[in-house]
Amino acid sequence: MKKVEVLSDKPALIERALQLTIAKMTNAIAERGVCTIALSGGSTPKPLYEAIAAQHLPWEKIHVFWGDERYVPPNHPDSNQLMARQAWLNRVNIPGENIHPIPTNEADPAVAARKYEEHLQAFFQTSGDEFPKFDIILLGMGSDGHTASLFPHTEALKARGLIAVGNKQEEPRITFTVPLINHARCVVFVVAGADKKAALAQVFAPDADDFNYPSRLIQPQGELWWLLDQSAGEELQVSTAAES
Ligand SMILES: O=C(O)[C@H](O)[C@@H](O)[C@H](O)[C@H](O)COP(=O)(O)O
Repeated sequence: MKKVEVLSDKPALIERALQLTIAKMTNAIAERGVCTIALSGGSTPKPLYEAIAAQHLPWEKIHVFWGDERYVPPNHPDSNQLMARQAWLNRVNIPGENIHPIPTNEADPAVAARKYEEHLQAFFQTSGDEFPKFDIILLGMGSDGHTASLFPHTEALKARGLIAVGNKQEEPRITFTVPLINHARCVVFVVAGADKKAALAQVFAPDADDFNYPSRLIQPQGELWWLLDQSAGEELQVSTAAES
């Protein structure tokens, strides 16, 4: 199930993303007593995380993970963990053990990736080639069509495990893999800005190179939502009727 919504501006986009995220979190808790959510990084979601922090939710039932992380210390200005803690997690009464940051303190990023994979398998009680099912995975999209840290024409796009080492030019990243994202119950892209328009056109094109526009690879078994602001999604308006 894929739904595309174009909102009038960034504040409306964030409000809609908040509404959808809260609904999915509440539903997960009602159905299974717990919600597992993986966060995207970058700049777009910061106001969304600030808005979530203002909600009254059963924080003890919510477990927060990251869909990708820059390979920097947790107090580095580029850290996705730092951004989410400052915008949201430090502002609510969520137990420390409910926050599951990606480790970035190993000399070898591949070791960190393996450790996070083991952490996920232990938390979700999965093993071997089973994939954990996240309730919600929030994603952004870069102007090159990347998502998480799945960059065009990188090895991470072919990874078949849970967690891979991504690369933005020479900069290592730790990222969810395509299959892990695609096993989620609900994936929500939140994309804003005219600089994303060209890549969106390619991602939504009937045929384009998936490895050139990695967001095309995100085809979850569960729900797929694309929430766009006008400046990013206006040219898609014609074809943004909800698709079955
Ligand atoms: O670590 C990251 O940077 C993100 O996870 C990345 O995938 C981000 O979502 C896109 O690059 C969009 O970033 P903006 O929201 O800043 O445009």
